[in-house]
Amino acid sequence: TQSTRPQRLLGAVQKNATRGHPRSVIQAIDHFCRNKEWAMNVGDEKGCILDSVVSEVSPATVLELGTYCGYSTVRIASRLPPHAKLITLEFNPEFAVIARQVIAWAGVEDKVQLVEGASGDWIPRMKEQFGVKTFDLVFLDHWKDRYLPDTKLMEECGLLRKGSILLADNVICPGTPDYLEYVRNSPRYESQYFKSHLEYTKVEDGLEKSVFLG
Ligand SMILES: Cn1cnc(CNC(=O)c2cc(-c3ccc(F)cc3)cc(O)c2O)c1
Ligand SMILES: [Mg+2]
Repeated sequence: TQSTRPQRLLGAVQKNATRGHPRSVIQAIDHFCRNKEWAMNVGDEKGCILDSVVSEVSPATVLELGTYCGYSTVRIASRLPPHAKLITLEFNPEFAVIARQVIAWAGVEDKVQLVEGASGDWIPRMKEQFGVKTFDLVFLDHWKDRYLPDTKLMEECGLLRKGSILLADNVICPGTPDYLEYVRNSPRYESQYFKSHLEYTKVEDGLEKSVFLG
């Protein structure tokens, strides 16, 4: 039977990366996506911007919306301070199966809780289910039409505190126009655009960093 692209990406990690070395896992995925098959990881260029935001925020609690194969999960988890926790939500069970193995290969599974299901269902249950009070950092990288409703839901559920950072991928390509309009015009956010490129291409894309002002 035919393998899927996520399965082939995992194969490249297991073949070319060293267990327990997150950087080698990231390099193996980037090499695979640049030279073999494009895949929708945040990638190395936008990944460096993600790294700098994670290092600057040094978050104790992180929420990632959209795990896919776990590339950004590994990037973030490998830069978290000790005892910090990353909860990552993935709707697609096939992606989740691959991501768990990529996360384990990188050796960051102790910092990561991968939850399968819809963000709209899980966000209201974060506090009771995972003992989370608020998130210091949220990385939005799931369905682009869910960025805005899920952001409003996080506000309503009290999951954001003064100073919480939202970092959103793909605000240009594929684009999240309603989300951008909201965070750039709402008095409750201070937003900044980091111009970059769509992973592994020359197409413009970027990350939007928005600070929740409370
Ligand atoms: C099915 N699915 C499960 N999760 C998701 C959420 N992610 C995306 O949709 C996504 C899409 C693209 C992209 C795709 C085609 C294209 F031509 C240009 C860009 C890039 C990304 O970085 C993304 O995060 C989709
Ligand atoms: Mg993306």
